[in-house]
Amino acid sequence: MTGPNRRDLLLGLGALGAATVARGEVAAPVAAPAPADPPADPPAVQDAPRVQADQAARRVPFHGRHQAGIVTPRPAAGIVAAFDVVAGSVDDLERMLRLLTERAAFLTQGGVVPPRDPNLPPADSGLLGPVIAPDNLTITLGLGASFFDRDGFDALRPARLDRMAQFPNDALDADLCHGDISLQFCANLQDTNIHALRDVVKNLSEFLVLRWMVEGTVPPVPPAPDGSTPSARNFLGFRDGSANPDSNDALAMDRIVWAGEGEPAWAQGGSYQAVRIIRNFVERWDRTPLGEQERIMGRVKHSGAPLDQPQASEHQPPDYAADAAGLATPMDAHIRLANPRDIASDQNLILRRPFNYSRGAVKNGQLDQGLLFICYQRDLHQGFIAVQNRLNGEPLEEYIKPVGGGYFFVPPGVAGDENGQQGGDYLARGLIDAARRA
Ligand SMILES: C=CC1=C(C)c2cc3[nH]c(cc4nc(cc5[nH]c(cc1n2)c(C)c5CCC(=O)O)C(CCC(=O)O)=C4C)c(C)c3C=C
Ligand SMILES: [Fe+2]
Repeated sequence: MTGPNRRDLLLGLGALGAATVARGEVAAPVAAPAPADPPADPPAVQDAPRVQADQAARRVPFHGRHQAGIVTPRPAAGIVAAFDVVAGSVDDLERMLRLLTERAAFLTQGGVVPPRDPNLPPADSGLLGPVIAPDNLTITLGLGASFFDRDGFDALRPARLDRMAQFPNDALDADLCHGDISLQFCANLQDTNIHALRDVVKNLSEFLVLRWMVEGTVPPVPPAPDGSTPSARNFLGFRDGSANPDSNDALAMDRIVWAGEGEPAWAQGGSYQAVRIIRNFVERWDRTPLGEQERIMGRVKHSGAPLDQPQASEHQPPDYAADAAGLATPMDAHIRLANPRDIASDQNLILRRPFNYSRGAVKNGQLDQGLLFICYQRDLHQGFIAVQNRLNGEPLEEYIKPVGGGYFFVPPGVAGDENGQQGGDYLARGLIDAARRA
């Protein structure tokens, strides 16, 4: 391991951060700087709100077998943007994917914005200043079913990828659905995501037309007294994530998240992404009695505990065998329908990675808030579609309305290290190579 490179020094990562990245881990924060002397002047209106420097310097490795942004920890802010691709030929698609890889590698790892002739537009929007801090940014590419409608790609379509169809409770807005590609941006700060989105929109304008985008956040929570981190709350006020599979369990992720058998060779190590924009009728929910809310969800609101063990932690699994009549957890409670925890439903596990969204108000004076639901699975039909089919007709539907989203296939990751792509690898290269051979 050589010493920290120029970028690390500029970002304040130093030797500790650089070594952590080299091990392929999420970068540890640099040692906390010595407490600064109190500012000469007290904070004032014109001062920027302070962020912790170590948070901004954290980076998620871009390269690896799988794309980042799926099993890597979920930071506080996310955006899903869907685009239509105007590139036609395989050569154009390759140029697009190479450029996207280059931009994503730079933006997620951070660095100095190159200077430009002032007579030209600047190289960067400038939103983050002259040095781009990684800020835990991940950019995850997904390919929609329509991407494979182009000549030469149909035979290479992921085996379980379909265009999202309407479920009974959906009121899908065509302007918020589908797309040739999806880009999921996740970072500590939403400004980091917006900066990255602006960079992609500008640098790939020759290839991509924005179709829709939704911004979301997750409220950060302090650690529990035992040092564990509780699940974040959604906009219905419940802890969301308690029963998610453990994303640090590589064997579980191989079984639940990563595509393998039955898929074309280029798709091995990828994952299916289901995105749903689900509006919450929060005014109605806030007028619903607490007990009813808890029976609808199947969990204690303040703690997240399962209803059959209300004093337990949110991570305690409910015991449905001991509650076969649904006296503690109603048979139509959200969590019981989503995962009845029997042998069959063990095939339908998914990894959820949602964000809360707030998009102002709608014309009748109600708040436009909800869940930017995102989940990953190795098989779209066994995963999201099977779970959603079980949820159809659930009591929660009185309070929610899915209005958009889409299904995408996330190709495997890009080989390389912090010095760049290995052998010129780029996102979805396996697919492009296969299309040329076909
Ligand atoms: C089709 C998949 C799912 C959709 C769509 C969905 C929407 C949705 N969920 C909540 C709130 C909660 N969901 C919880 C658990 C949970 N939800 C799903 C699936 C979908 N949810 C699953 C598979 C599970 C886990 C069930 C289990 O294994 O026990 C919970 C409980 C806490 C938790 O485990 O996360 C809450 C709360 C909302 C508000 C919503 C749509 C707006
Ligand atoms: Fe749920």
